Amino acid sequence: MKDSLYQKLGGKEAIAQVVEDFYKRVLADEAVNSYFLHTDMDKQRRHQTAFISYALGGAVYSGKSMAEAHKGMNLQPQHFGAIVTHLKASLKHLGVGQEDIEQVVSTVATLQDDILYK
Ligand code: HEM
Repeated sequence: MKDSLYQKLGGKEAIAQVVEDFYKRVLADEAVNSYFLHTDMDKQRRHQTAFISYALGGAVYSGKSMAEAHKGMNLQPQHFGAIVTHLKASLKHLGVGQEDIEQVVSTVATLQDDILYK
């Protein structure tokens, strides 16, 4: 079986770096940062770690379903798009190759229906 990108990029250490970078981008973006205004930091970190680990195919996620986690937010395609853009930028910034980035994006795209309009 093909190694996950998670392993390829260096596991936990790499995740921590991507999370840090992604977090800064999301909170600096007025298109999405208001969603996180009332989010506590632990939750914030969990969100990002789960998000990145999932995106990199490294972790089995056993928390709330995506529909449940985003219930009541009525997220729109532009919010999802913004998040994906930041994820791509963080991966690129940390030296991940274009092909691998595309793989991550297609993985994340499969979650869209579970997350939008809830
Ligand atoms: C593939 C895309 C996404 C994944 C995998 C994902 C993952 C998650 C997870 C695992 C949680 C639950 C955290 C917890 O309760 O412990 C969560 C909550 C949340 N997500 Fe996402 N998310 C995605 C997209 C988005 C988008 C597009 C937005 C908004 C721009 C967003 C905003 C939030 C917010 C505000 C919470 C709740 C935080 C709180 O309870 O205060 N997420 N997400």
